[in-house]
Amino acid sequence: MRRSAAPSQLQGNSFKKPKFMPPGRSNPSLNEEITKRNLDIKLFEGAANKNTFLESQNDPRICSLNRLPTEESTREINHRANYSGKYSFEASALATLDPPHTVHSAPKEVTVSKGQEEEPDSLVKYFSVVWCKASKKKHKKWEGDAVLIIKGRSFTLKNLEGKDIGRGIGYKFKELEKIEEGQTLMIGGKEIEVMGIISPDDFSSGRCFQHGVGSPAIPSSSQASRKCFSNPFKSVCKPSSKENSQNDFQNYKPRHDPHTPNSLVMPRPDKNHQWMFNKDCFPLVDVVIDPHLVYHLRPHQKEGVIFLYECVMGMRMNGKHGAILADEMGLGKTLQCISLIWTLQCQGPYGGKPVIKKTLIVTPGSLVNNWRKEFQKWLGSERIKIFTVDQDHKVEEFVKATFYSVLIISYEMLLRSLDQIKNIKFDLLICDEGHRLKNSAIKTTTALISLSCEKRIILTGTPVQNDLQEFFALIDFVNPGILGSLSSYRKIYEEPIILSREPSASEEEKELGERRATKLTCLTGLFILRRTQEVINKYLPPKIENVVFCRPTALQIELYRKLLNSQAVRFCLQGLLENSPHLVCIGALKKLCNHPCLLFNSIKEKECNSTCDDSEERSLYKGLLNVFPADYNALQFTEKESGKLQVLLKLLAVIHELRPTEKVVLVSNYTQTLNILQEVCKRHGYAYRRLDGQTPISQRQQIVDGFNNKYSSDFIFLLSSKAGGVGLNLIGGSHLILYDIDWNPATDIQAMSRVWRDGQKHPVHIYRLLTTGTIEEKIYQRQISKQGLSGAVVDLNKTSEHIQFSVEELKNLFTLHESSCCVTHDLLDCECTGEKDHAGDLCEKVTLSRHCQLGSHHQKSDSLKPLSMSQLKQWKHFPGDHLNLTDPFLERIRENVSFFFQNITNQATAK
Ligand SMILES: Nc1ncnc2c1ncn2[C@@H]1O[C@H](COP(=O)(O)OP(=O)(O)OP(=O)(O)O)[C@@H](O)[C@H]1O
Ligand SMILES: [Mg+2]
Repeated sequence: MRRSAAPSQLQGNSFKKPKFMPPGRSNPSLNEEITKRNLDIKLFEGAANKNTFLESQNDPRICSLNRLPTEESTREINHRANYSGKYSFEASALATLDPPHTVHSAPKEVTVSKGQEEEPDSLVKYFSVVWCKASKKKHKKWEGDAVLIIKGRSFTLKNLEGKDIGRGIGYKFKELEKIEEGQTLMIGGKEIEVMGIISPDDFSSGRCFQHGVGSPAIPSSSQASRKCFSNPFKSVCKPSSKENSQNDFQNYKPRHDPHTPNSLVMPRPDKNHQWMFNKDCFPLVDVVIDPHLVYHLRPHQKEGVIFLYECVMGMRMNGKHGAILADEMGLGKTLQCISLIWTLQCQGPYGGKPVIKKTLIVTPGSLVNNWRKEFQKWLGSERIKIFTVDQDHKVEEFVKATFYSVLIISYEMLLRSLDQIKNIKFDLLICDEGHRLKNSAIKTTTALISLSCEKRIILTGTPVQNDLQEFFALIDFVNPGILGSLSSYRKIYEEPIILSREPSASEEEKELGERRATKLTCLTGLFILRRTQEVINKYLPPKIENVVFCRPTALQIELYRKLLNSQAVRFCLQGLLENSPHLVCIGALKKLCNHPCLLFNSIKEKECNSTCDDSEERSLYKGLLNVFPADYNALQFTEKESGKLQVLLKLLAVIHELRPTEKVVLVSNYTQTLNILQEVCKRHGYAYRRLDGQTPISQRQQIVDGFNNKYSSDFIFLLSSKAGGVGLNLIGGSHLILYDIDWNPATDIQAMSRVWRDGQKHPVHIYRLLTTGTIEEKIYQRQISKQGLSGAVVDLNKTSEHIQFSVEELKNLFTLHESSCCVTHDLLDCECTGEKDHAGDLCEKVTLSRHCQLGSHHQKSDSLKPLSMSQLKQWKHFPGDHLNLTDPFLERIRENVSFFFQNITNQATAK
């Protein structure tokens, strides 16, 4: 918030001095103090150099709660907090130094140097200042806080949003060098008063720009100090007689016994929190998670529940109640939230009073019923009353029947019922798959922002730091204002960080970007939690992943050659890319790889509905029909026409034979391909269920449940990954076949995570089918090469239409490699000849850097991130005709396969 006069004085700026005086006014009687203060500053600088608290405060490596104030400084904080209602972390650190009051001399014009000065350009100093336009008026009105940067003989003035508001060069070095705290001076047409010195560290970390943001709270009390806290304010705030009677300690027992060996007790709020939130002086009561839930919670989930509790209670950052739980897919974010809701709904630290009454859960439509099921799974149907909104159950019902405490609604329905929702007081808001809120301009985000609930949780399985703008939107949603305005965030964090990543960045820019990134991570790290799949690996069965390179059939090869020789492809390669004809060409090649009948259908369709603007497409298909047999009927397609379909059928047959009780999830990105696969199921008598974009939301959970039910006779689950893959649990299946490949690795990863997750009982087999030498291999290579990863890694909405291709890339895409048994292997630079079984060092996998704009050192390894070329090289790999194929499933399909890659996770227990 901007104030008209001396903003820093009012906003808890850590560099402020205690007393404000208007510009130009001096107080000669305090002259002695000037000298004393200067001395003090020197002493303080000396002390800071000697590894004092200040130094550790500024150490970028220390960014955890561990570096929060010591007992002593905590006392200081509490003292301040008692007066101001809030405190600044940095301010408290400096407060102990308590510099004496300042004296202001008349403003002095700093002059521009005329002659050549010989002083070094290395002088760099930073000051916090207030400024106003230069004028002769007696009573000045300061216009704002700013940061003054003196560098050699030049200066820059930046406002607290990081924007330059003044610059000047060629000043007298001696005058700039002398600038010190308390001084008022005229510089570049502005009058400024120097309010404090900013250390280089505070500048480079960006801390000097923060104003009015939440500050980390004091660490929660340890187990050791879990003795009942006798309220220090009891005598100060006298409760009413009614409250007095309530204050009978006997009545304030924890809901569950905190002393049983496996109890999970929430950290107690610190004194500051109590001061803020326990105004009625209730005694402290331990908040204990229901033992029924604790029994099921995995260790990482227990940590997660504590994390969420601390965040929403405002115990991690004063005044901020939001959290982002970004655990990788399948780590049980739902259960962690359910545990939190159930706890807060029944308990609270102050007199045991429940913290929340009503919770709103917003989730993709396909997961509304999954949430209901999870509530039922973990809490039964008696403990908590859940209301799910659908066509037949409207929000009004929830309002009327007061016993419901949780409302689950899809994002789409939320928009439709926003007016009613706004009238309900929700105490906790959970946004599942909340990555969609990364754009603050879209309707869903603005609708959710408009809800007044301050305890907000985003759940997402995808990393949130890949794009700094999206990162801001998510952070600002859960903890509004924590990073300041968007424009200041851009100046202070985004621009320096992005600039530092440019190859042309100077050392100085690199260092600044690095420090700002560290600061940003520290600041936001308090309320973002991400754990990777590894934490539950030990609870999961083995996962056997295979990349299967299927030989194309003669028909496919002939059609492929024709397509590549078409006029449309030639135009693309000449760079004539208007109207994006390359997309049509790519589409045709992909269809052909799935099955020639799909291409046949497209050609026929074009013949029937030809318009004048699709000349490219017609030129692409020219002469193709002649390649098909004269009596070809797409409805009577056979597996003999498609290499992948041959492999698929053999694979289904061998699974059915060797594992009659196990089920298969069969994934494609295309409805037409799913139609073919469905037809195959029918022909072979395989019982199946299907979920794609057309499946009504109300039926989805039923379909999933039916498949997961161990008594169901289903063998196959046909899934359109893009349409409904996100968040689904398909643990009824233990074999997953990716029939085609998407440009975006995230789509495939999403699909694969549906089966290898908590609750899975069988070893999981994953098969990725690719047609050898074709565009499918190229897409795969793009997925695992750097180019494919950049930017698009986690965005399910990104398709080939968003990808720019150079003519060179198109040449590569439009090449058929007929003689190679695996182009991908050829590119790996692998020392094996591809003729023998080659198993690299399987134990030690190379870690791939995630493309996170916050930089590589801020990342933890993500196990569900796309594979890299170098990782693939470590996989076991062998040609289809390899002699010793021990895997019975691969053995059965080898005839149609030119090459395999295989990797086993959790091998110890693999069967
Ligand atoms: N402690 C547990 N014990 C057994 N099963 C669990 C446990 N926690 C979660 N599960 C099960 O694991 C599956 C995955 O959980 P959940 O759907 O919450 O994952 P998620 O983190 O939301 O993943 P996604 O990002 O894919 O949505 C569910 O079937 C859930 O019931
Ligand atoms: Mg989920």
